[in-house]
This record gives sequence, structure tokens and C-alpha cells, in this order.
Amino acid sequence: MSSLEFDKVLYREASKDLSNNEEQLKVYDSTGNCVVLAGPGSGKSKILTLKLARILNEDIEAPQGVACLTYNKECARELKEKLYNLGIIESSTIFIDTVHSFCLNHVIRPYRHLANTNLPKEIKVATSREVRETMLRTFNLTIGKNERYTSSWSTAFNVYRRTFIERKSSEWKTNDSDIAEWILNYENSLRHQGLIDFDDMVLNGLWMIEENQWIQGLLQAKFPVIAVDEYQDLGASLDRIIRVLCIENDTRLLAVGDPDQSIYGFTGAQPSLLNDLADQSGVLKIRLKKNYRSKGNIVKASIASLLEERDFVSSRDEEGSIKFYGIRDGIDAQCDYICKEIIPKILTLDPSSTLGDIGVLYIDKNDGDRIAEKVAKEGLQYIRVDGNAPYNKNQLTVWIENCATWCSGGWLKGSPQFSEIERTFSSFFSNSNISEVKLESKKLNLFKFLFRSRDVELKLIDWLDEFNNSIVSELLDCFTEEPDIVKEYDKLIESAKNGQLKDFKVSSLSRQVGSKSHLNLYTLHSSKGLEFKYVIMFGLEHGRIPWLNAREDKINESRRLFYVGLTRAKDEIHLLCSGWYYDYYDRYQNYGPSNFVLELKEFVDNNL
Ligand SMILES: Nc1ncnc2c1ncn2[C@@H]1O[C@H](COP(=O)(O)OP(=O)(O)OP(=O)(O)O)[C@@H](O)[C@H]1O
Repeated sequence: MSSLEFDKVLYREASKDLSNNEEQLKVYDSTGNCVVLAGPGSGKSKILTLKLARILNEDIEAPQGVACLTYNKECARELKEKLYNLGIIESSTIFIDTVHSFCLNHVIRPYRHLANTNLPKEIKVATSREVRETMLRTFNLTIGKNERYTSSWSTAFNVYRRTFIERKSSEWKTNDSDIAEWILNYENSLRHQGLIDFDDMVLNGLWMIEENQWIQGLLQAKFPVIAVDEYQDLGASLDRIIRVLCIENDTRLLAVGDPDQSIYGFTGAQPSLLNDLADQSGVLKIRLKKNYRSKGNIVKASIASLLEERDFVSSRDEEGSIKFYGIRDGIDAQCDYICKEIIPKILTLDPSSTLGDIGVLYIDKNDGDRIAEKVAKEGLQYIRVDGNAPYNKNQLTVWIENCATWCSGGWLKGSPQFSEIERTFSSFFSNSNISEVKLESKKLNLFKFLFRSRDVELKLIDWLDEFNNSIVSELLDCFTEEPDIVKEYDKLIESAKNGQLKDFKVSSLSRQVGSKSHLNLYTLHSSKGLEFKYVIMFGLEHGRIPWLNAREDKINESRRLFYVGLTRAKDEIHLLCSGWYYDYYDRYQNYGPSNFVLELKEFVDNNL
């Protein structure tokens, strides 16, 4: 059997799963623009991957390809892995990456010389320090004459820039002329430094596409199909790009998303954009109704939390449970209760379960500090994803995680593939003057290191030490202009030496999600897309979720965030609150439990 035939058999096998779901089958058989609107756990990711596999095998022939746009690099990596499992190997005809990367690599870099833009000749991306400094300096020149710079100013700046994308419109100036002026000064200042930032990539990508029909034609010739995952989070610029290419032109669209899970308002994302796109003429709108993840009562309760009707039903027979705990004292007492009462009870009552089945979800990184401290005191190992986590994910740390995955068994499964690791490694040198011969010799060294380090039992710090000595220390020269990237790498090393990752093995670093022996600690935002048998949410106080005196759109977004947390659970939800918490000014306040919890409790008590 040829490898192509093998691929076809493999994805047909996988698509058998769809025979129990008429709506998924409609997506699978669609031939034109298709938008899938569906709730959590309904198989959006599954159908996106299967349909992409089918399109690649049946509808597209090299050198044409498919562009698949995702919310962030981690989503892109997950999608590549799922496609790989269906026999689809990344090649030059499959682009899977962020919208920023699409705009930079397929619009700005190739065509900016031929289009009318004010972008610098050499594209240099501003570091976060350069962005911060330029924002502050231009703020002081404009608004700062009368106001003090706070983080809410930078949020307002970003939301404005990402919402009012049409600079010729009257809205752009009139909505808030001070912020509009600040943005223009900021962008001019970046240009004087020969820099662009991430928003520039998407905005300029959009403007270039909109203003140049020949770019639309070239993109369509290269990528006759565009797929978008998590559409609800991708913001107004991406929405406009999709409309130009797929609604006003003939590029075929496959988009999946869930407006109820739109929780990134600060990126300019609005849940209405996806609903509106699905209603465009010529778009096949499909709603998936079965929830394969959560037991019945969890689906019912999560819908009730939205205060709106939804027709989702659980495909599971069992009921599932939602438990409420009013703890007298504040967040520390709740964390204590989780560690000493709830987790041991879960593990005792369900002996087949492990810490990896439990997700503890919270509002912010300070909650992460509180729970991590208590969990460590109890001697439990954990994975933590929030702003105070041992290190943040960036292109370098994610690449190191990938290398760790390869060493701890990935090499056997081809996941990740060495070619993927090698390609990212080469891309780090793209702005250096390294000769081909030298790069080849570095790649060989990388392969030798990874090959001799294939051992799941290796201590993480020993693996990192050797990796640093043989490969990474030299690689850091590529990031001299990106101190933030190096800072996160240093944090990773420090944490493996003396901090939270001290007793980790190399296998624990690699793709930590899904580790059986680690408790999962996540902010509600970072839990998106994940699922756990048991979900514990704490710190659910009024004033925290939602904020005190929040505007209606913010309250609605907080409600959706609460919904995202609830819908991560397969079997059981545990909700903790006390009413007490330390506010922004470090005052110990009691505004009572969150209304979201009170409303849900009433629903559960009366209906389930
Ligand atoms: N037709 C199907 N039959 C059986 N299981 C399915 C089917 N479709 C999806 N699933 C399973 O349901 C679970 C949820 O699927 P998936 O992750 O694709 O959902 P999702 O809609 O992307 O969820 P979320 O929006 O919460 O991230 C997965 O375990 C998946 O394998």
C-alpha cells in the first residue's frame, strides 16, 4: 500500500466515529464554506481535524495548500499532532500557525515591497520591552500630560487598536480621539526605530489584503482553503481578513468556534462576529448538539449558568454531580480544604483516578500562588499554568518542551517529529549570518544530544544542564534582542535547580498536560480546551467574578469564563467560595459569594 493510500485508510477509519453524529457528517461531506457553531466537548476539534485531513487528501494538490489559523502556538502544535495521528505530515502545502504568523509570512514578508505600506524594509519585531517603553513614552507625550499611566490604559489602548481597525472611518477618531492619537504616535515611533509589533502584523496584513486585489488572488492561488479554529477568540482583524478572502472572494472556509466561550475581550474578540459570519449567504451553518465530554447534570448546570437556552445534550448516560462549599474564611482556607478534604476524598472514592484527573481552576496568578503553596505542603506534584508559573511558554521554552517530549518516548511515536524540532531550531537562526555548513553541524549536534538522551527517567535538571552545555547556551545568541525569551529560559533552569520543578524528570517537562501523577493547576483562562474528570474551582467571590461595578459586557464575559470552567468537567464539579477576599488595595472584604455561584446553586437545588 502506498503511503497516500495508507493515509486514506487511516482517516476513513477515524471518520467512522462520525457515523453516530449526523451534524458532524454534514461538515465532513461539505464542499463549500462551512461554519461550525458548537458548545464545549461537542467534537469541534475532532471534526476540524478530520475534515482538514479529507480536504488535504481529496481536494488539494501541491503546490496549492491549506492555511489553518489558530489562536496561539500551543493550539497550532496540538492541531499538527492530531493531523499527524491521521497520517497527515506537515509540509510546505500545510500552514498551521497563528494569524500573526500567517500575515507576516504570507502577506507582509513576500509582498510589502510591491504594496503601499509604511513598514520598514527589514522586518524587525519589537521585543516586549521595546513595546512597553514606546507605549509609555508616547503615552506621556499625549494623554500623560493629565493622567498617570496604569495597566488599564494599556488595556484600553489594545482594545481600541484591535476594535477600530478601519482607520479611515469616522469611528476611529471620534470614539476616543486621545487614544487614537496615542496609537498613531506609538506606531510612528516604532517605525522610526525600524520595528513592528504583533498587532502591526495583523493590521498591516489586513490592510494589504483589503487594498490589493492581486494579493487576494495570490493568496487564493496558494491557499484555496482556509480553516480557522476557535474563531470566537480571534478578533475583528482576522474576521475582516476571512470576509475579504472567503465571502467576497472564492477561498473556501472551514471555521469552528463557540461564541459562549469567547473570553478574550481585551484582544478585540467579540462573540457576535462568528454568529454573523455563519449567517452570511453561501455559508453552510452547522450546530453540533451532543456533548461527548460531560455527564448529564453538568451539561444542564453549565447551560443554566449562561442564563440562556441552549439545546446541547450529554451523550453520556450517567448524571454527574455539582457540589458547593461555603468556607467561612477566605481563599487560603479554601485551598486548605481542597488539599485536605476534597482531593483525598476524590482519590479514595474513585481508586482508579489519579491526580492527573483533577483540574483545580482559579481566577488569577495570585490564587495560583496560594494553591501551589498548599499543594506543595501536602507533598503533591503539580503542573501549573498561570502568570506566576515556574516559566512562561514562548518559542524557546515550547521548543525545549518538544525536545523533552521527543527524548521521553516521542521519538518512538514520531510525535513530535524530529523534522519539526529541526525546523524550529533552524528558524531561530533565520536572522543570523550563520553559514549553511555551520547550521548543518549544529543540527547534527542537536540530533546527537537528543539521540543519546532518550530516557524517561533522566532528572530534568541533569537533562537541562547537558542540553544547555551542548546546544542551548550558543542558541541564546539568537535571542539577544529578545531578553524576555531568555528570561523565561533562565526561570526554567532556576526552577529545575531550586524551585517548583526541582524533583521533575525530563518526562514531566514534556507535554505536562495529561500527566497522571500531577495535579493540574490552571487559571480559568488557561483551562480553555482542556478536560478533567474532576474540576475544582475556588475563590468564586462577588467582586472577583464578576468584578464590582463591572460594565454589562464585562459581566457577560465573566459569566462566559465561569462557563468555560464548568464545562471542563467530565464527571464532577466542586465549587468553593466564602465571600471574603483581599481586594486590589489589600483590604480584606466580604461582598458575599459570586452571583454566578448563587444562581447555579439555586438551579441545582431545584432541578437536579
Ligand atoms: N462523534 C463522536 N463520537 C464519539 N466521541 C466523540 C465524537 N466527536 C468527538 N468526540 C470526543 O468528544 C471529546 C470532545 O471533543 P473535542 O475536544 O473535539 O470537543 P470541542 O468541541 O473541541 O471541545 P471544547 O470546545 O470544550 O474545547 C473528545 O474526547 C472527542 O474524542
